[in-house]
Amino acid sequence: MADSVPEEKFSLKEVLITFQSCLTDNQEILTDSYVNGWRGLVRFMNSLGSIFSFISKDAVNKIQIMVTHRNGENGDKYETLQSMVKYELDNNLVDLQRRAEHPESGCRTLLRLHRALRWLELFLEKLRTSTEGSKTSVMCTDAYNDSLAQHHAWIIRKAATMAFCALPGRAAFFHTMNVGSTEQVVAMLGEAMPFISKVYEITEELYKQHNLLELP
Ligand SMILES: CCCCCCCC/C=C\CCCCCCCC(=O)N[C@@H](COP(=O)(O)O)[C@H](O)/C=C/CCCCCCCCCCCCC
Repeated sequence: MADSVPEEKFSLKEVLITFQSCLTDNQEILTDSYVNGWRGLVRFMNSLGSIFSFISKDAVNKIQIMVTHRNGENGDKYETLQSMVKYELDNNLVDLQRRAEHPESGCRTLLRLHRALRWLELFLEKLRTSTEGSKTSVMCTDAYNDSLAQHHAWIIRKAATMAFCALPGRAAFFHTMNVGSTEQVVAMLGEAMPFISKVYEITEELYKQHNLLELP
């Protein structure tokens, strides 16, 4: 019998813990780790079905923009989110009033992912504190309405909330996360959440300081 290589199991724990490795000792956020965190989340979302592919495509597109900046000739300026903001602002590489010359700046692209991170934070907290009868679709919709929805056009909101209805129930969702029992999922979420919240808070503060929270 031929030796078979065991297929690597996808674990959401590893993905969520990636956000831990984003933070440097002086509280800067490493772009590569941040982007890798999103890559893993998109992989997880893809496993939930093709109804999420329009969301996945947008996320992949934004991840790719960040990777292109990082791999470009000024890639070192994109090592952390802080150095990226400084570099792009110092060199007038950000469209501040309307999308014009720099429609794919790192700053505006990151802002979209940053807003989505708030959705993730709210959704994970709802999952963590949920009970057996809680519906993932309701938790996801509530988290969306309290975060990303206010930045989306009506048609996107409609499509997103319709897609959320296709989410598996709580038990099946926890199973897909591949973390273990419900207790282990809850413990893992409790462990990962502070890092996600920290990354969100630091980015929010960075954007607030530079008046970048409404970039077109
Ligand atoms: C333990 C649970 C883990 C949950 C894991 C969830 C995995 C989620 C993975 C990825 C989330 C997708 C992030 C989407 C980024 C959206 C960025 C955005 O706002 N883009 C809009 C604006 O962009 P510009 O036009 O200004 O360039 C764009 O219009 C959006 C288009 C697509 C629709 C976005 C809907 C976002 C819903 C986010 C919830 C995902 C739900 C996944 C279900 C688990």
